[in-house]
Amino acid sequence: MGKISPRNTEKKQRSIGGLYQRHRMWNIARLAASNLSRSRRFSTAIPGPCIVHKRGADILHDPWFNKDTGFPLTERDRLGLRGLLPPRVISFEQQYARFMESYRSLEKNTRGQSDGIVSLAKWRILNRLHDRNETLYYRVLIDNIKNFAPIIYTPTVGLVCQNYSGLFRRPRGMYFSAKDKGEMMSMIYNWPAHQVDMIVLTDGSRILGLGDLGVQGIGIPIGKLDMYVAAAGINPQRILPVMLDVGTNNQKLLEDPLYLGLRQPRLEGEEYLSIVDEFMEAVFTRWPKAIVQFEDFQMKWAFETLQRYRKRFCMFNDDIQGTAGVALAGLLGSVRAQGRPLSDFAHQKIVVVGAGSAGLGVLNMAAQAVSRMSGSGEAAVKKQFFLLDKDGLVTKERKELDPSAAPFAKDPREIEGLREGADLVEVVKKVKPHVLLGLSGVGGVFNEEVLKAMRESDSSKPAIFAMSNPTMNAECTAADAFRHAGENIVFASGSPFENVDLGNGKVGHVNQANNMYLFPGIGLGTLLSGARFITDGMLQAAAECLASYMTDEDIQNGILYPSINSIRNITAEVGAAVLRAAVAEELAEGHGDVGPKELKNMSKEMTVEYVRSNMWFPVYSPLVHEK
Ligand SMILES: NC(=O)C1=CN([C@@H]2O[C@H](COP(=O)(O)OP(=O)(O)OC[C@H]3O[C@@H](n4cnc5c(N)ncnc54)[C@H](O)[C@@H]3O)[C@@H](O)[C@H]2O)C=CC1
Ligand SMILES: CC(=O)C(=O)O
Ligand SMILES: [Mg+2]
Repeated sequence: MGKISPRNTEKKQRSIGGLYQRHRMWNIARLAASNLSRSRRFSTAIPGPCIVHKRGADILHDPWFNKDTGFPLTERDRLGLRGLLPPRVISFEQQYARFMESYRSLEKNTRGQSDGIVSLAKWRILNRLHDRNETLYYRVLIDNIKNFAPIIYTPTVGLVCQNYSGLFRRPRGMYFSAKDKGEMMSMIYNWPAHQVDMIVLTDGSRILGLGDLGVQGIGIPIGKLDMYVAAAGINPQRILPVMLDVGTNNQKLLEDPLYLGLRQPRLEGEEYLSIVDEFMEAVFTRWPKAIVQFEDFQMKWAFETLQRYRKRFCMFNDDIQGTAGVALAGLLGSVRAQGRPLSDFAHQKIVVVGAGSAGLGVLNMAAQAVSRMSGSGEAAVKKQFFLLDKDGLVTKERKELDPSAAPFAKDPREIEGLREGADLVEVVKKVKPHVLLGLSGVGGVFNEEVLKAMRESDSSKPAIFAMSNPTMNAECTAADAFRHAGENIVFASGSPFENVDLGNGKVGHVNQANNMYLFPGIGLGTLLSGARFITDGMLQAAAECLASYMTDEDIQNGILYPSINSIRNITAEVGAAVLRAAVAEELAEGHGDVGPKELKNMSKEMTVEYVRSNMWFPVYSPLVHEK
């Protein structure tokens, strides 16, 4: 871990107003088509200049521009920095090595301490770098993504949110509260960047499986956007994490004197919606081409806001739509793992535990896929799906059946031997499902008895997906899954687990079924397409792209998803698939100087290269001061 990637003086520079040198990027895409080798294309490029409107100490205190001791002497003169730094100039590579050395020392010094303490210490050292020097921060993140994703993303981000008010040192992103009603249209102009491409928004009401964390949920948009920079190369000057603080129903937080959010119960009904409406209007007034990702909203608002905005604004709900695509890709992979043709998906019995935004999102997308494959109407294909929530099996006899779950509620006449509210063990024993998929947020709900019952599955390779986050909330651990359900399962979890040593020279492969494999590509592909909406077709293209990414050999070894180390590659492919779907649906209006006609004329390979060439990569650019 920790060797700086050989990726040279890259192609993309940062500056205030946008600065993706679009003509150049487009040329790069064309060069790609003419088979110029990757190394030749990039190795001789000199970073272009970056315009900065500040001077002196203001630059040192701005993490977008700060290079710490890395400012060359000529730049120190130009920018009024001479004397504000120790005289020796330290190269980017040396700074990188120094940071990694401190990180390794921290690992050594915290050995033996509890996981929580170690993870928070790691988060703090990364966060301090993030606050000081974003170029170096994103470079270490990109180069060490496998090690650092569990710190800046799930599971540690959950712990960070739980402790946010205590950990708070500096603000990051924007905070809109119920007290800002009527002010948002002007507040949005307080954000210092001229252009914003990607916004991740939460109201903190369902943070991972940790429940209502109020304003402390801001850690989630920050972590998601870090993944956008790392995986999709969205320029960090063009991202915006947002907290919509409409109060909290978490009594512990309301009573905590250090709690930093509004100390009032959550707004409900029209009052709530009027706040979200005002925010959306404000964002799209200032940045009409931005994309808003809704994240970790409690179910009722997740579905309601998706319906309300998806045809008005460029937005999507990651928990409903991103998760569904990732799960579907994994489910199709598990069909291939059994050596069956994909069309067999129409006959797989799937038990989904958790009837929330994520579980229902997965079922809806799976039903669409089966319907496409079998040519039957969606209603006819739902027979193979079994849905459970906290009260057990969901049937049409359920009192106060949620309308979003209703299409998947079983008719008691169709499920002989099972009853309304049947518990999970009963259901698994009776149904013998091919797939057991958890999105319940409840740790350990796939207990020994449930996992042992999966040994009787009708599948030759039963799939167990414990997708809830963070780690403590996973429906089971990887080790328990292989121990109790047998060695021939395929296993995936939402948060990372180590592969399992099966004790006979074999290894049980652990997949990470997390929406991180899709949302960066959905965002980047949509951005470059210039589409005003994100359609089901674009999301389906993203899922299909992920599903077809793995080779048969990988799949036979139980590997359903790519390694996180190749997240930029998979994101380029997914982004291209989304962009091409937007073109096919005639929604693509183009981005920058690349118009709809040029997008339409790109081959699949050119589109992938075009997407890749639009990924920002962290290098120090010469700073040029402009008043
Ligand atoms: N791996 C991934 O990419 C993703 C994972 N998730 C995880 O999924 C979980 C759920 O998220 P949402 O659906 O948005 O939450 P939600 O709160 O909308 O739904 C939770 C559902 O689980 C059910 N449930 C609660 N206790 C249960 C029990 N003992 N047995 C069966 N069902 C039970 C509830 O009745 C509810 O239907 C969270 O832990 C979240 O972190 C969510 C999105 C993406
Ligand atoms: C991964 C994710 O989006 C969640 O757990 O909510
Ligand atoms: Mg989420």
